[in-house]
Amino acid sequence: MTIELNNVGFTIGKRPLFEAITQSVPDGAIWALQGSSGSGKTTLLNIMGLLLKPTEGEVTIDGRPTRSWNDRQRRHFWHDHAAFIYQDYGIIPSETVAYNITLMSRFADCRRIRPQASSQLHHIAQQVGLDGMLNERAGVLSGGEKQRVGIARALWKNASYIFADEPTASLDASNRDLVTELLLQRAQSGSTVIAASHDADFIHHCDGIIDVEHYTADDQRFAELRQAAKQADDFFSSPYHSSSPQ
Ligand SMILES: Nc1ncnc2c1ncn2[C@@H]1O[C@H](COP(=O)(O)OP(=O)(O)OP(=O)(O)O)[C@@H](O)[C@H]1O
Repeated sequence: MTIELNNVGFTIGKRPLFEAITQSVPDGAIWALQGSSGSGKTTLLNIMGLLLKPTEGEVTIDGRPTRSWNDRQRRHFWHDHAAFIYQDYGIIPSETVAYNITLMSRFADCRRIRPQASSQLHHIAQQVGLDGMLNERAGVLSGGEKQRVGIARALWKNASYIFADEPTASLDASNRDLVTELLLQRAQSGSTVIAASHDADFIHHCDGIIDVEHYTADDQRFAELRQAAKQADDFFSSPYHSSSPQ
């Protein structure tokens, strides 16, 4: 399933955040939304996941324009086709890890999971290194463990689209590699993965990038970014930096 952005822009009050983004993310691809903090990655991710309507332009899902979709159509998309990985993990602290992982599933009662689903749950928990923690209360986990609960929940759902906000942000190097690999595998098996990220290693593995700063609509912001880029250039071309160590 392809997701397309046609001239998408977003304005907050009178402040344009970004404008005129036209991109197509093909089936089974993994794409990164990159840009500095505050550039609009999460906003664009939410627009692509139909959680937020763009103020300009159109998001097309599998050839179908979504601007005029009603709540029922959007709910159908979220329920049947999408999984979300949230920057703040989106867990219920008072519930177990198992409950949190299976929360968004089709099972009406997540506390009584069918046997085949139970083995799938153990498999996914094992993949993210949480197998021994399924009965722990999610609220007591570390930040990185909570993040892996969020990843496991998205994997459990087996969705056509995975929308991930900074999926590797709270992880150490080995877990970053693990989560990157799991998301790559999901893309290889046909899911379209879109992730807002600052993680250069993760971005390096992606099939495509939308650099949100490239579409920033604010002149003041352009000036700040140009100034930062010039300072970085000056630093790296300075005689001290380019001279060999004595
Ligand atoms: N509903 C809103 N009302 C007002 N301002 C908003 C709203 N949503 C986003 N913003 C502002 O838009 C800007 C972009 O926010 P966003 O969270 O998309 O950035 P980001 O690139 O994901 O940042 P980070 O990397 O720090 O998570 C921020 O300045 C934020 O305060």
